[in-house]
Amino acid sequence: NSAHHVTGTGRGVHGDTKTFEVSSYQGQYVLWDQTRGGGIQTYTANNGSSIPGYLVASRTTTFNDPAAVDAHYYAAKVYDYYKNVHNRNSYDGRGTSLVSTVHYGRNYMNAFWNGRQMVYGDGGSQNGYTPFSAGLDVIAHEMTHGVTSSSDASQLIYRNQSGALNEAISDIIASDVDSNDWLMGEDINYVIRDLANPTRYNQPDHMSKYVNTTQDNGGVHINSGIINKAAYLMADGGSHYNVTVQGIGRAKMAKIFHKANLDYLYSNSDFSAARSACIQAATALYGAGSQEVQTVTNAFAAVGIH
Ligand SMILES: Cc1cc(C(=O)NCC(F)(F)F)no1
Ligand SMILES: [Zn+2]
Repeated sequence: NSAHHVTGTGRGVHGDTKTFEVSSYQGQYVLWDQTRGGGIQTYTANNGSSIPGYLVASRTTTFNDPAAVDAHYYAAKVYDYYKNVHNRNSYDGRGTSLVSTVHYGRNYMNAFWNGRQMVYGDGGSQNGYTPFSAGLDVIAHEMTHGVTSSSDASQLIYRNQSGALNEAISDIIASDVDSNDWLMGEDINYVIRDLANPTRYNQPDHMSKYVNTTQDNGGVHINSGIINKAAYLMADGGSHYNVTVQGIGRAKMAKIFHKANLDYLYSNSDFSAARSACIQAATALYGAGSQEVQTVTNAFAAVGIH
């Protein structure tokens, strides 16, 4: 009812004024958007580590916590992306409420999906103390972990090749949501990956450079570069290791990866299974023998996956 559709406002981390949906609650206003699915709720951990923490509240409809403003605003944007582009209601497709917690820990230089919700640190000296919720690509990356983990088709065990695939899918969908570059982290002063040029941030861009390591769950944030490069080539095209790919655009590339994630990948899928899944998804979406199927095949070949 009308008491629920209250418009809140506040400045984000970069000083930009944003408006978003809030609710009146116990004589205050809270960051609870009741207009999207089962709701979007934004909490603060007050720099502790217990989550979700406290629902962010204000005595007026103006909110003075920039990290919370961005987390709440970008969660709505990513909700709308999944609903409008992929016809998916929240991360699980069943409208389960989207929960975020900001100000997690002290000088915490990361963000994560804990299996139920998104969590953001405030950043640290390496990124000018920029809270991680200031990046649309970060929110999209984390929510997509929720999509992957809730998909009965994939889950994608978080280690080795299935884990790198899990990571790549989060970066790939994030690049479609935050679609004016191929970088991860540019809005939090902390560019950590480049899907167009993975080697710029010490990631491999071909199977011949796959990194076998025990670090980072078998290099899930390292070897994701190989799949990220394939996705970039599918979208924008190009020649890579003497293989030429005809681009089909970012939107179609994202449709293929999302459908592969939901319908054709399984918990222990490796990179070769990702190639098959994307070919099957492209075939279902665009037809056998389509340019899209050819592009998918060539993009994986270009990064050494056959
Ligand atoms: C190394 C390493 C990279 C990440 C990472 O990707 N975090 C998610 C992001 F959205 F903040 F980027 N975590 O550890
Ligand atoms: Zn991740």
